[in-house]
Formats: sequence, structure tokens, C-alpha cells
Amino acid sequence: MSIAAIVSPPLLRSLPATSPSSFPLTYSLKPLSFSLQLNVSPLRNPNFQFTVSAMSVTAQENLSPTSFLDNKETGFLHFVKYQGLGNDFIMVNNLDSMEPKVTPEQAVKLCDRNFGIGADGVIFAMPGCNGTDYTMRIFNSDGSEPEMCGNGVRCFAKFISDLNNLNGRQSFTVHTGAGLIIPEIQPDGKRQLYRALPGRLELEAKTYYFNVKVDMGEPVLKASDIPTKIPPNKNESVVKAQIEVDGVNWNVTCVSMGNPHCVTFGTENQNLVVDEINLADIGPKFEHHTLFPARTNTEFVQVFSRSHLKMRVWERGAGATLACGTGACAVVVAAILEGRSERNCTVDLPGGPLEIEWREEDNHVYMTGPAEVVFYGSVQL
Ligand SMILES: N[C@@H](CCC[C@H](N)C(=O)O)C(=O)O
Repeated sequence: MSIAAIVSPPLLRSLPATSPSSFPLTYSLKPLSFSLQLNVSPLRNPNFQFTVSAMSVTAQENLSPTSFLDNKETGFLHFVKYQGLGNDFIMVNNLDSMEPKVTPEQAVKLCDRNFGIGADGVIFAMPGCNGTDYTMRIFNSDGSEPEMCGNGVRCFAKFISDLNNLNGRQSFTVHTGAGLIIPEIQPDGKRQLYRALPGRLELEAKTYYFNVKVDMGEPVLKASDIPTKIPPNKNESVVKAQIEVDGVNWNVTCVSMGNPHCVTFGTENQNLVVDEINLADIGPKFEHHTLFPARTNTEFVQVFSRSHLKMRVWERGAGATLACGTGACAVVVAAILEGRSERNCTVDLPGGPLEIEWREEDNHVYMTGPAEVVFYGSVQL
């Protein structure tokens, strides 16, 4: 018999780095005796030396991380939780089927932070289609299915490279609802963040490992394709147009990165100070505004310099999150269209920074940032 368990690696952080790559540890917790299978690689966490692959109440089973995820016990989901700047996802190995192993209703329960695993979404790694190596699908924490997820695709790339030995290949192709996306695993580039405080920049203690760069494709600017009902004011697109939300006139630029984004730098009277925004109040009013027939993600942005922006996001289907990769891409596109920034920017999000480039030569947007394993476990569906 086995039981569902989620075990967090920080508990095991003190184990020595020289330990073998996979070994059992037995706990006696009356009345049951537990066997944990500890693993270092390939599903390793760069921050922790160990992850825990399984927990059972019988004698120790010889599980490796990959066999753990291959486990086909009916009624159980074996998953790995990843995060990209605190935007967190339950990753599911769905490589044997084009049918998601989790329904939208189950995704809502699994994402619940009190009664479930807790996440902003569930991501499925599926077989490739249309000539691509893989397919990525995602359910938001409300069960809706977006076309694309920027932080999610970085986590997806790490998941695939941990799951499948890519034989030295660093890059592969992913089919998404937003079309072809190409992530590339990079050497773990260490970055330090300068957090912008009123009138000064302060060096943050935390180090970020910028290990995945993603070709996010071309932004879509045509209003009807985003989709938004705001009348186009620049060619077919919506750039610094005024809309009324909650009795206030906001200036907005609309961009799709496969999924819809409404970017605002302020109201008709005032540039934003993003820490002052009441996100939980204003976010849903943008998300469900009649001008956005497919709802919208909304980014509230402050400009520090022509290459340094700060944003907070209210995500469609997930609410306030610590980061949004497609949102950061949309923000830089909007900042350039409004003449506020250069083509290469650092975008600070509550969970940390992303580097975004909207390249003139190919019109593609490139996003670079971290993706890390949090833990893995199983849960009864
Ligand atoms: N957090 C994601 C975006 C996830 C999808 C979004 N909530 C939507 O419904 O479009 C990102 O990092 O891009």
C-alpha cells in the first residue's frame, strides 16, 4: 500500500553533498514506518542537494526519480512542482498521451493553497505535434486553459531536460496554443538583483540563476486578434488608448503573446507607483471588463529608466501572482510602442527579475530567467 505524500527538501538540506545519487532512508513514526527514497539527479534542485521521490508505508521500494514519475498507480498523480520567480506549477509527465491526466476541475483542487498542493497552474508535458519535439498545455488555477505561459515554459524546459536525457542538446521545440516556442537551457548564469526603492537602488541578498532563455515568438498587436474591443488608434493596434475602469480613465496598450495582456503605465493624470496599487480590487475589474471578450491579464508598470521597469500583475484565471513571463514580454513591447524604453530591459516582478528583449531583426521577443524544482510527490486524484 502506498500513501500520497509531499515532502519538502529543505528538511533534508543538511545532508552531505557527497552522498550517493539515490538511497533509502527509513523513518519510524508510530504506528507506521515510512521509507523515503532520496535522489540527487537528474531531478535535482540547484538550491537543495536532495529531493524526495516517494514515501511508502511498506518496505522500501527502489524508486528512481524517473521511475517515480512513471508510476502508473490508478487514482494517483505523480508530479514535480516547479517555480519560476515564484510563479509555481504542478508539472505532469503526460508524454504518453495527448489527453491531460488531470481535468480542469481536478486542477482547481490541486492548485488550492489550503486544500491542495498549491500552485498557479498545472502544466502537461505532452508528445510533440506539427513537427515539434513536445507539446505544452496548461490549466490556470481556476481551471481555464490559456494559450501560453512564459514562466511555465521555462519550468517545462527544465522538467524536460531533467526527465529526458537530451544528449547534450540545449534547445528544443514546443508546440503551444500560442504556436511554436523555443526554450534553450543555459549555463546557470548567476544574477544579483537591484531592487528599486524611492530614489535609490538596493542590492538584494538573493541570487537568481538565469538558466533558461526562451524565444517567445512575435507579439500580436492587431486589436481583434488580442482580442480587445477597444477601437484601434495606431494602425490596427491599441497604443496608449484611454479606457474607463472603476470610474477612472486609464491609459492602456494591448499586446498578445499568444495570450491577452492589457498594459498600463498610469491614468490620464498620473504615472503609476506600482506598490500603491490595490491589485485585488482593480485587477478583477480589468480581467472581466467587457472590452476584453476573452478576459485579460493586466500589468501595472512603473518606469525607472529606459532599460529598467517594474511591474505587478493580475493574471486571468490566477489572480495576483509573483511573476508572469508573457506579461513581462508584453510590458516591454508596450513600453517600446509608447516610446518609454529600449529594446533590452530588466523587468522587476514581485518574485524577481526577468530579462526581456524585443529584437528588431526578427520581431521576436526573448525572455531569460530562472526555473527551479521545488519538490516532487504524489497525490490522490
Ligand atoms: N503566468 C504565466 C501566464 C499564465 C496564463 C495566464 N494566466 C492567462 O490566462 O493568459 C506566464 O508566466 O506567462
